[in-house]
Amino acid sequence: MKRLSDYRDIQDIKSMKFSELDEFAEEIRQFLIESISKTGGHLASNLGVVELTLALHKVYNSGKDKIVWDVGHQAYVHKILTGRKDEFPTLRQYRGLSGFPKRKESPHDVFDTGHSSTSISAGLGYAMSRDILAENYQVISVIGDGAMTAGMAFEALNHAGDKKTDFTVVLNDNEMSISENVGGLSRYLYKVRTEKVYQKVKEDMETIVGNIPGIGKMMLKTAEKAKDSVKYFFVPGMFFEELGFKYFGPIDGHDIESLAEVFEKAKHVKGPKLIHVVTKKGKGYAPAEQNPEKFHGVSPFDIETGKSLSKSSKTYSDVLGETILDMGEERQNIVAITAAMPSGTGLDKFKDRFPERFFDVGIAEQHGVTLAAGMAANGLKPFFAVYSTFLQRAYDQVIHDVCIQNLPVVFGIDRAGLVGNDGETHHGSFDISYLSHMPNMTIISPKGEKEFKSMIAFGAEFEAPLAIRYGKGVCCDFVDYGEYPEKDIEYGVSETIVQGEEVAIIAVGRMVEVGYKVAKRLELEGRNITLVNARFIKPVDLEMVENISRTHRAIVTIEDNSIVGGFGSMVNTELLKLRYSGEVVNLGIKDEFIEHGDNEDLYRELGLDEDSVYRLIDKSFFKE
Ligand SMILES: Cc1ncc(C[n+]2csc(CCOP(=O)(O)OP(=O)(O)O)c2C)c(N)n1
Ligand SMILES: CC(=O)[C@@H](O)[C@H](O)COP(=O)(O)O
Ligand SMILES: [Mg+2]
Repeated sequence: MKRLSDYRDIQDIKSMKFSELDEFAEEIRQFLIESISKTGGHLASNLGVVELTLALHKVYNSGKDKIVWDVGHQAYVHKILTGRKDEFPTLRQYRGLSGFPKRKESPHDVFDTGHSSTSISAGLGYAMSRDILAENYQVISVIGDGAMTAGMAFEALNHAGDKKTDFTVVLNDNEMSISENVGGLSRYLYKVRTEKVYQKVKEDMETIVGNIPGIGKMMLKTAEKAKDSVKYFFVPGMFFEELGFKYFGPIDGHDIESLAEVFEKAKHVKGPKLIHVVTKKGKGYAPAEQNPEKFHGVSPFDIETGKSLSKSSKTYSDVLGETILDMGEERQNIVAITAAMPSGTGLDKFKDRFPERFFDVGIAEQHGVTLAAGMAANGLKPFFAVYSTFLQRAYDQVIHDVCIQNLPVVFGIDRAGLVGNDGETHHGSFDISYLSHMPNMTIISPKGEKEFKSMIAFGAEFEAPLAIRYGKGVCCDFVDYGEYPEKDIEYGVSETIVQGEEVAIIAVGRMVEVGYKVAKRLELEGRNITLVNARFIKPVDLEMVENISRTHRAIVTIEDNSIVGGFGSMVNTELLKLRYSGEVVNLGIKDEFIEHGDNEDLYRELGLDEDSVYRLIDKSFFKE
């Protein structure tokens, strides 16, 4: 038996016996638990796919064959097996190993991911191009039951089933998305898994009917017909077969030998194949098996107890959840929508209190937006809480279904700005850019808890599309203004926090805190500075911009959005119209994809931390 410490490469897996692989799986599991308990990361999904990943590498030749992971949060075992085990102490850290597949990290990572439900399209792309180029290899897309709820996965299944290209989809069914999986497909998969029960019901029906004295025989004929129709509906995988796939399963996803046998068999069947594998999320670590949602993505934790080692503080998502819950009590027309992120967005409390007014649509951001639009058109007040990065999926629906009809949907744009360890696929760097050019859309952003609550209340009354953007993590309790008490939210009006007359900082959302600290530091040095909290990103407060342009010799905008098409460029447009002749600096996320790491490091690298902003303003505008 090979120890994980002696493991060299995937050839070792090919030479191991199945009994050895079973023991090897346990070693990998221990390694995952120990390593992720220190770095944090996506634990439960990876514990669930240890045997599946070993079986894939036993049968297929990664390097030549293409294994395409969906979302990619479950590719840690694949990374361990393909030469990256020693880098796990750096997982998801700045300049360290990514938490998702990256082509630039290894030739075994054939497609970059992070967002869900792309694997069937990408895999089919590989398979069809292989055929065109007359190449010869297997393509295997591994997709979870949660990821399978997205429209994109269905679009790809529909196409693949029609093309008849040689291609394998492995459906990893653990009955979980991040939370419990939802929807008709999820119910269908449940039926398929429990198919034996239905078989038994059919047999029982036959016996019971046959034994009814007098009419038993007559009814048996009718029952035969009924039995056939029952059989038709419950043939496992019929849905996939009808789409054009050869269905295999359901297979115990923790039995390496059975998995390998089916993969081997499937290799010799031509055309599209779907292998339905049943696994347990969190397998082998009791706290994760008991609470797979909590262990989907974790910060460092104590292995013994499963308890997180991080201090828990109130987040922006918590504030959204609490505030909507309170408003839901008073207003019957408020409904809350999430696309598979009930706990991440803080809507889980609303779900428990008002299940009839809460909708988890699955990983279906596009549908979520248009569902909200339909509800708004009929008089309800939908709050769709969605991560900035995932709303990118529904760009057209926001324009076509919400903005053109000027419908009063409130978007809670969570995880706006950098999100840290998930990296480039997940940073919320673009929402101001992609929402601000939509006519009828208003965009606001709070600097802290009190203002956030006022903005949510403002949203409940607002009669047009509204996006409230806020960041990941601890909600700033920005209360200490001294002589500048916080005013109520008024449409299109900013908030001046520090009034000066030489250099003005206009900051957006959580960057107001940075601006405030910088302004206070400069004030202490006798510098004359103004700090404005934009509050309204769109529309820009024109009166404020005009006043500042008349009285200040320099203007600095700060935002945690891409510098391209962001708040700064909207201010610039106004300053151009005003023929402003002072100096203007726009600070924001540079026009690049930002890698993973701690947010503190990333913001420092981008020059968006307090020290960098202070140095820049001091050096550019005050040092003679
Ligand atoms: C477009 C998009 N929306 C939401 C997410 C957040 N997300 C990441 S993993 C996940 C659940 C995936 O469930 P499944 O595919 O079954 O994998 P499992 O975690 O069960 O292994 C969700 C909702 C995402 N990555 N991409
Ligand atoms: C893989 C994925 O998309 C999610 O699991 C994401 O990592 C969650 O992010 P938060 O931890 O910010 O909720
Ligand atoms: Mg799942």
